[in-house]
Amino acid sequence: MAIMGETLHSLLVGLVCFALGMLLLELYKLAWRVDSRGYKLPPGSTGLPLIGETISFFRGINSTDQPRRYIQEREKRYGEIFRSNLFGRSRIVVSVNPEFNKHVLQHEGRQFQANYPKPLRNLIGKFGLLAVHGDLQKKLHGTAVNLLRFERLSVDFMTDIQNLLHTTLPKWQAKRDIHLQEECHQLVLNLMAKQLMDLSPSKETEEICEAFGHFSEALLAIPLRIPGTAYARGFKAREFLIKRIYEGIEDRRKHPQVVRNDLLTKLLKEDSFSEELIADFILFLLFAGHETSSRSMSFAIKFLTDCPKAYQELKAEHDALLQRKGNRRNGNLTWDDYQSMKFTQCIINETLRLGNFAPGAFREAKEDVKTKGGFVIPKGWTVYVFLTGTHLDEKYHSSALTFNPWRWQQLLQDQELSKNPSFMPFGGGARLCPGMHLAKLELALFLHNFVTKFRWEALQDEKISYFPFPRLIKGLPIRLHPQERLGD
Ligand code: HEM
Repeated sequence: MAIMGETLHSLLVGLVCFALGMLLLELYKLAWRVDSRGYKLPPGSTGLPLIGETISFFRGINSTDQPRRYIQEREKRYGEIFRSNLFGRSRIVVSVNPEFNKHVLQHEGRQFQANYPKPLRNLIGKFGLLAVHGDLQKKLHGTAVNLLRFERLSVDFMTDIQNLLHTTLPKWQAKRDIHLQEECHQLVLNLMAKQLMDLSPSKETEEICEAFGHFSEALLAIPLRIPGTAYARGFKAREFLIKRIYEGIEDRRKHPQVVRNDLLTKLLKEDSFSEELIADFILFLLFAGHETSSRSMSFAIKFLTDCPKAYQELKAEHDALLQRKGNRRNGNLTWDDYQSMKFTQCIINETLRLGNFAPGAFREAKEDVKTKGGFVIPKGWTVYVFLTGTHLDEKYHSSALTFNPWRWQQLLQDQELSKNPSFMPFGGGARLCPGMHLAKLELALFLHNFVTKFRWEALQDEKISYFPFPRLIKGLPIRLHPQERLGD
């Protein structure tokens, strides 16, 4: 009898626990579905408690054949703007709707403001541009735009990029077999280090490049600052990089007579900027202008490897340019030469569409925002403007996973591109990337030098992964052969 009583008791306790669990789950779902203020929230699903749909999201973009799977499944059920539970945020709305994305980005500082995950903000520092708002953001954004203005691009950057390419590419040729992704990483870092801190390629810039590898890896690592974790390594890298910048500041203060044409020197003349702000600002520019551009270079070569027709047309454009320049292969191109590269612009756009290193933007609603269908995104909720989700969408780009640079020809001719919200690789509004013209210039000059100096063969099969950011899984191992000289 006693045993039966105990069994009955355990059964009852089990049933009560089960009922309580179900009740809590229902309450959680209810609280999630209807905001406490009774708003009609955009439709969506919670996924699992706490981790929500993060795993499905990453599993989706990790699929090389169907990187849009996660979006497609939800879009079918809920539409292009849907609620989710991602990246540890249970109050998040994902948007792949081009018009709404444009609206969100254009209302920065009013209806919305940038709100990147805390681990990222900790790494870029409190004055990293994506972490600041209001007047300070406007001022720093203006400083970045000024640094990268047309007069500097068409003279200083144009010369520096080409000088760097003329000294770096022969080194690649001497090695013959290279991992292009890694080499481009160092190439772009050398350029940014020169422009920002007047550093020439050296052991020091190699160390800085290596530290950036750890820094970038930490951005998506589990934010545990325990020795040995990727996140802790990222912080060590940050400390190392900030120290290098402070040394640069000290050097300039001690030797004011040395003439330098770099951004660090210019920033030190601004009385209103503290050294802490300058250091974070320089670090952010190095970060923002580095991995983004270098990835697009190796992606462009990957796409050209797989599309011989595009390669032939690109090469013809650059051979013709070279011929017009009297076949001087290490001669410098001018701004007009750059602007004449029409097909190159198509290659650049298509590369940015398929392999953009900046997949999306995080924003927080500063007020309740109404969307189509009478839904409301309440104040304080996050909106993830998923740019890659739109760039790979069949509705806006036919055969979206196919590299087809010709799709841009008409749009570029009609100058319709800037009006097209389904293609915004550089974001928009008050945070529109100040480096966009530099990135395109770097890529064009790189392509000119690469296709006129080399033929190449892929050494292994290569695939793109969109997880955690777009990358070439094996780093694009290739063998270089010198290109026959024109007329040889
Ligand atoms: C292919 C190359 C690049 C891509 C795809 C890219 C993309 C982007 C995007 C999408 C944003 C907007 C982020 C947001 O709204 O939250 C952004 C912001 C920014 N980018 Fe770029 N970028 C590239 C290259 C560069 C370069 C070369 C630089 C400078 C050296 C640069 C500097 C910045 C800065 C400073 C911001 C922050 C602007 C602000 O918050 O006010 N980027 N970039």
